[in-house]
Amino acid sequence: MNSSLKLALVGGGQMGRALVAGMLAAKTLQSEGIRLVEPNPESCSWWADHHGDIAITDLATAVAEADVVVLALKPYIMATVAKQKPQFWDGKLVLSVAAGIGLESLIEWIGHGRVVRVMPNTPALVGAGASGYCCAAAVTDADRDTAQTLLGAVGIAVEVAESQMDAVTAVSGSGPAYVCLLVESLADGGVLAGLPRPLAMQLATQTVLGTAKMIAETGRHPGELKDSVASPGGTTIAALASLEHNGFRGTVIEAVAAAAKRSRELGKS
Ligand SMILES: NC(=O)C1=CN([C@@H]2O[C@H](COP(=O)(O)OP(=O)(O)OC[C@H]3O[C@@H](n4cnc5c(N)ncnc54)[C@H](OP(=O)(O)O)[C@@H]3O)[C@@H](O)[C@H]2O)C=CC1
Ligand SMILES: O=C(O)[C@@H]1CCC=N1
Repeated sequence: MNSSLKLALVGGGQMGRALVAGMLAAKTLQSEGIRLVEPNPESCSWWADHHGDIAITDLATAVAEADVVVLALKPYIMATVAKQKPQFWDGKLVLSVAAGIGLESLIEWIGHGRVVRVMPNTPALVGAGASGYCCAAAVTDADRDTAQTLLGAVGIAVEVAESQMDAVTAVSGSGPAYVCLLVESLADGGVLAGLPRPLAMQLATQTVLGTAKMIAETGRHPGELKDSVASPGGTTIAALASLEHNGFRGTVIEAVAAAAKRSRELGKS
C-alpha cells in the first residue's frame, strides 16, 4: 500500500489522535491525504497545534474524498453518524473502532459490507499498539491488506473472530489503563519507601517497559520469569505473598471480565 492513501478520520479524540499520529510517524499516511471530521472546538485546537496541515472538514466532503473512513466516535453516537442517506458510504472501506458495536449493526447503518470492526489501543501513538480486528464477509483481500497495513503500522494487528472482540477490548483495548494504574501504584510505593517522585516514576516505567520486552523477546512464560526474580527468603517473595494475600490476580481477572461485560452491553444499547 502506498502512502498516497486518502483517509477520513471521523472523531479526532484520544483514539483517533493516537492512530493518526502513529500512522503519520510510520509514513503509512501523509497529512495531505487525511481529512478530519471533528465538531469539538477544543479538539480542533489540539489538531491545529499538533497537525496543522491536516484539513478539518464536514462529513460529506471528508467521505467523498477518502478511500478509507475510520469511525472513531463514542459508541452511543455511532448509529447517528453511520446512518446516512443511501449510497453515502458506497465505494469506501469503513473501519470502526467503537467498543461493543458489532459488524451486523455497522453493515445495516453503512448500507454495505466493506466494514472492519477494530479494537486498537492508545500505544498506537508511539507505534507500540495492539489491535484486534474482524472483517465483514464482503471485505475483499485488498481491503483486508489495507486494514492490516494501517493497523500494523502502529503496532501488532491480529485478525480475530468477532466473538472474541469483547475479550480483545477488555484485555488490550482497555489494558493500557490498567498498566498505567500499575505504574502509578509502583511509583507511589517507591515514594512511600523514600524515593523522590520523578525517580520513582522513571524506575517504575522502565521496569514495566523492560519486563514486557523481556516477556515478548524471550518467549518465556511470565510465571517462570517471576520465579527468576524471587530469591529464597528475599524481598520479592515477601511482596508476592502480600499481592497474593490481597487478591491481585483475582482482582485483575475480574477487572477484565467487567470490561468484557461492559463491551457486550455497549453493543446492545
Ligand atoms: N480511548 C481509547 O483508549 C480507545 C477508544 N476506543 C474507541 O474509540 C472511540 C472513540 O473513543 P475516544 O477517542 O476515547 O473518545 P473521544 O471522546 O476522545 O473522541 C471522540 C471525538 O469525536 C467527537 N465527535 C462527537 N460527535 C462527532 C461527530 N458527529 N462527528 C465527528 N466527531 C464527533 C467528540 O467530540 P465531543 O467530545 O464534543 O463529543 C470527540 O472529540 C470509542 O468508540 C471507543 O470505544 C477503542 C479503543 C481504545
Ligand atoms: O473505555 C472504553 O470504552 C474504550 C474502549 C477500550 C478503551 N477505551
